[in-house]
Amino acid sequence: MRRSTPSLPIAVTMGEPAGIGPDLALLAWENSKALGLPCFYVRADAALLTERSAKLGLSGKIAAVSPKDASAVFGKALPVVQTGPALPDQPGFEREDTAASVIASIEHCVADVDDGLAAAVVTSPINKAALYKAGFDHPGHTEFLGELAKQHWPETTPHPVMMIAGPELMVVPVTIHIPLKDVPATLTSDLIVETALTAAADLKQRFGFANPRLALCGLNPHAGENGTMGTEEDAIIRPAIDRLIALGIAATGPHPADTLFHPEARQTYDCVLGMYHDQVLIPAKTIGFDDSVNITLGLPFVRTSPDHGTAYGLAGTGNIRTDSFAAAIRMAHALAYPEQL
Ligand SMILES: NC(=O)C1=CN([C@@H]2O[C@H](COP(=O)(O)OP(=O)(O)OC[C@H]3O[C@@H](n4cnc5c(N)ncnc54)[C@H](O)[C@@H]3O)[C@@H](O)[C@H]2O)C=CC1
Ligand SMILES: NCC(=O)COP(=O)(O)O
Repeated sequence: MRRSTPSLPIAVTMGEPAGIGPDLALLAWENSKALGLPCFYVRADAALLTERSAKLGLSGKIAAVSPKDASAVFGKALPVVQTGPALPDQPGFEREDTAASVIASIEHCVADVDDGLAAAVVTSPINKAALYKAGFDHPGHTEFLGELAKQHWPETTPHPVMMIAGPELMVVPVTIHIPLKDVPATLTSDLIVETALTAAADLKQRFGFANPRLALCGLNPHAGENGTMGTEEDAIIRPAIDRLIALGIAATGPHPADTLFHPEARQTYDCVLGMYHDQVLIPAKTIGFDDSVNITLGLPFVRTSPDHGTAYGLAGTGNIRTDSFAAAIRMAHALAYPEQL
């Protein structure tokens, strides 16, 4: 008889403590059975979570544990692995002095995966501007996790790529958190090819697409209108697509982005590569804000996150949706344990 090894828990990061991260963890644990969630633990401050739980009127227990004890307590209490000092619970109030704990939580969760204590990392939303002010020199989790991956798995060559995946649409931005004015100078054929190859490889290996169809957006209106509205399509994007096709990738484009997201167009591809953040995150969040998941492709470990941010105004109110966070936890487990599907 084949014995199945018990699953490791999912490590959830603290995220911005004044945002809805604590609420998400508490509410998701409270409803874990209905949401179909596997075991997870949060690396955060247990006292803050206890205070937030009271604000939300929840009666569930919180247990301070080590990662290896999380599975044993998950049925009775939300497992919290104390990370960083005690923090006052001030929902909605941005603070810079919590940045070190926010960063430490991400670092420790990745280390937990490397140490065989956790199956995957789910990140709670961070306030990027607050972390930058405190000296964080990565645009976001995506790039930071790429750096951590190099440290923990030096034999690998991580190329972190952001994908927002929902039931109806999957998108990848080629450039991510940079000012719009810097996009044309940042876009290169090499960057597009590298991003598309990473996306195609993970869509095959992790998501089961035999030969994923990638639709690449143009940068300019009407994909440049034959060079009359911009030249990046002919100079940069089309040569990248030609290289991808020569490598056997089912790549098409450059497509005018404005007509790429209506229902009929969505049947013609598996994933859209956009040239800048909002080009593809606006359609992805408009179509699937509640159930889309942010996944970092190109890493030697699994990382997912909800598709939304800190939602400061809703922290401590209980008036939030946990769908995307729950989907992130379920997807992290499914990607870490594909054989259990
Ligand atoms: N993965 C991450 O760490 C992400 C972090 N952020 C950060 O979040 C901060 C706020 O960014 P915003 O652009 O305002 O985006 P946001 O996603 O926090 O909020 C946008 C709107 O959606 C609502 N909302 C967000 N999550 C919700 C939920 N679970 N249930 C109900 N309503 C929800 C908010 O109340 C707001 O009206 C920024 O500092 C940004 O850097 C933003 C996106 C992802
Ligand atoms: N707009 C998406 C976002 O901000 C998430 O970025 P990351 O922190 O996952 O790199």
